[in-house]
Amino acid sequence: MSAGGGFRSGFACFVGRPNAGKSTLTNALVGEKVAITSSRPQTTRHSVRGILHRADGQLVLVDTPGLHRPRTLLGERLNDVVRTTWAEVDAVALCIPADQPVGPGDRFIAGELASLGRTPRLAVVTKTDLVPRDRLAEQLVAVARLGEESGTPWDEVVPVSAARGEQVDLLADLLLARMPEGPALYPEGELTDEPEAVMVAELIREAALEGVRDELPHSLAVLVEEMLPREDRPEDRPLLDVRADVYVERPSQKAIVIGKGGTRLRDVGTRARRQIEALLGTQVHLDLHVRVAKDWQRDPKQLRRLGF
Ligand SMILES: Nc1nc2c(ncn2[C@@H]2O[C@H](COP(=O)(O)OP(=O)(O)OP(=O)(O)O)[C@@H](O)[C@H]2O)c(=O)[nH]1
Repeated sequence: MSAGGGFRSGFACFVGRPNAGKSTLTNALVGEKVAITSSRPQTTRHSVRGILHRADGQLVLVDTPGLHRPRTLLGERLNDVVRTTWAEVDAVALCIPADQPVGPGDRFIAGELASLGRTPRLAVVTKTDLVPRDRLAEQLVAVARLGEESGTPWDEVVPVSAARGEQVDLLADLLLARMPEGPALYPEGELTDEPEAVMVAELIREAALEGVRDELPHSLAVLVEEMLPREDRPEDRPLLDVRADVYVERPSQKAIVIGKGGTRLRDVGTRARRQIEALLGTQVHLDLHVRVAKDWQRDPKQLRRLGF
């Protein structure tokens, strides 16, 4: 795909409303679960990167949190992270689900993207498996129009289904073609440069949010305090001790996370442990504590401690 046949490498990021399918698409491109997916919005708080290695180039994918109207210090920080990421990448792709009308959220992001200058901008219509062909055609027209209305037409409009793996390779080709010529940025085999502790914390957070129907997402954070191999274990059966704190804002939320008689927290621990074991390929002993960090969303010191 690269003009002149040279190796290309660079950074691309997916943006879009919560639940647009960014994490799933990152996984489909990279071929392994590195970003955290969930049917609940705004689970991707950290810039989780997946790296696509090919014979003709290397694409480093940055998965950003959703951009939204800031109401708290946390919201502002998240938006700053998004903008900083945009300024540093070689291409940005706005993801819009095929089964949702183009809305004010998409217009807001498209408008912000129009101010990026020369950074290539693509639009990806995701989840194409969810709609019939005629609706998909209408959505492609609406998305193209969104680009024109924002002042800068898209460089490409690409329909994909990450769930079915349809058009995922084409998207990789189109992104890679826009990367600058240059050597690989990361050694082969490296899928993500997120510290393991952050990924482990995300898995615990995902498990803790599962099935909680109220407004917990923005009030819940996880901090991994310790990850240590257990001593005195046979070499072929290592065990990793993981100690983590689940932070909530209020005692009432603590009660929700723990559940009656602690049953819910036990389930969360079991689910998270299985995921961590799958991620790290080792047996894990998970020690979870729920703590109330009052108004942590507004306290810069707490935010830093939690990785923001
Ligand atoms: N049918 C179908 N569902 C998809 C596809 N891609 C993503 N989904 C589903 O859409 C939901 C949201 O996907 P995510 O990848 O977590 O979305 P996201 O944009 O990363 O969401 P945030 O982390 O909240 O920003 C999940 O339930 C996915 O399983 C797809 O190609 N087809």
